[in-house]
Amino acid sequence: MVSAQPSRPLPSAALQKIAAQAAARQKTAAPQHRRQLPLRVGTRGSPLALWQTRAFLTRLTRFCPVLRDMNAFQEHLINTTGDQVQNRALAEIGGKGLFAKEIHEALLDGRIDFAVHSLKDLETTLPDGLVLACTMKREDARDALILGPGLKPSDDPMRPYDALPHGALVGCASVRRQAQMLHVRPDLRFGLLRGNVQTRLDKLAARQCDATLLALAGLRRLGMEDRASVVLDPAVMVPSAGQGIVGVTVRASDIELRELLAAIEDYEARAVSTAERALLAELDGSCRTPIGGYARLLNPAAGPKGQVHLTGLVASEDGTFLLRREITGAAADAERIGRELGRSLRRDSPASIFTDND
Ligand SMILES: NCc1[nH]cc(CCC(=O)O)c1CC(=O)O
Repeated sequence: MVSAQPSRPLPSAALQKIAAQAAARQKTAAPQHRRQLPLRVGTRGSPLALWQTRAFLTRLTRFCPVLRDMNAFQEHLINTTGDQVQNRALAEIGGKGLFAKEIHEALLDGRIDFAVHSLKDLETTLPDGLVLACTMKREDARDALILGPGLKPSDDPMRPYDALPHGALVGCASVRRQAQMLHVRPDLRFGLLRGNVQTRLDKLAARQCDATLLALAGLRRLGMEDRASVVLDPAVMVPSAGQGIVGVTVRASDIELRELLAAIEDYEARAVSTAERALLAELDGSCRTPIGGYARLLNPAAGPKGQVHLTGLVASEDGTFLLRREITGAAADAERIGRELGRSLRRDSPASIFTDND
């Protein structure tokens, strides 16, 4: 967990500059054109988004306690299109980007200085003028199966869906999760179950469906990990690109803040998310395409000299087609590795999967 990171001094000239300016500003009544404090951080207002934002700010202030002492940050809660649409499949109205559009606009307009996102909800190509400045240490990337009242987990972790009776209704809005489940259990039925994590769990408890799937990362961050009936092995359910990683965006022109954020980023999260997002960028033909991407470093201590292993998956929504491939290469080449696997998956999948047919 992020907050468990040991603190060490930050070797960033940028941070020292911000701190020095802030200290000077406290002394002089009328600061000149200095960078304004507080730094304004944009976030969605869901409990998970707020948790992630605070974890990020905690990490930042561990490097420079003076920022905490001077209340250097101000949260700006931003209501996004994705938050407003509760009853339609997200993919139908534009998929990724819906959780970030208003946040990007606030950054570009200068209403906020940086923004904290769940990386899996962030589109692979950011608007001009914005950059992904920091990726935080990954929380568990796996998905969790949550069974409704009365259902018992299966004994075989590689056959988790055995827990579900024939024709069971799974509340799930993710085409990636749906396709992978239908591939092994075509009898299952799927219904929309949107809303934040707590809302979905409440609906499950109220027997509106028999089971649901959620990212373990979200459950853990909200202190609800015990609600996971089964944690799905990535061999059973390939996670979504970026799942479990928090990313921070800033204006490309804000060199000072970019330098500060780069100094606290997690190399491993950067490398694996680069591979996963490159795979996704290569495949993203239609937002209704079930796509999975999951990378890990084979020898994290070796940093850029190590190797990255990437699993990619493409499927049809109904699960009748499913293709899964793996690739290993230099961690320093994560982008190229991701692109290469993406191209290979695309080449050997039916073209109809990548075209919007509505
Ligand atoms: N699409 C919603 C979303 N975005 C990020 C997370 C979980 C946290 C993460 O993956 O970092 C979730 C909920 C879920 O899929 O269960």
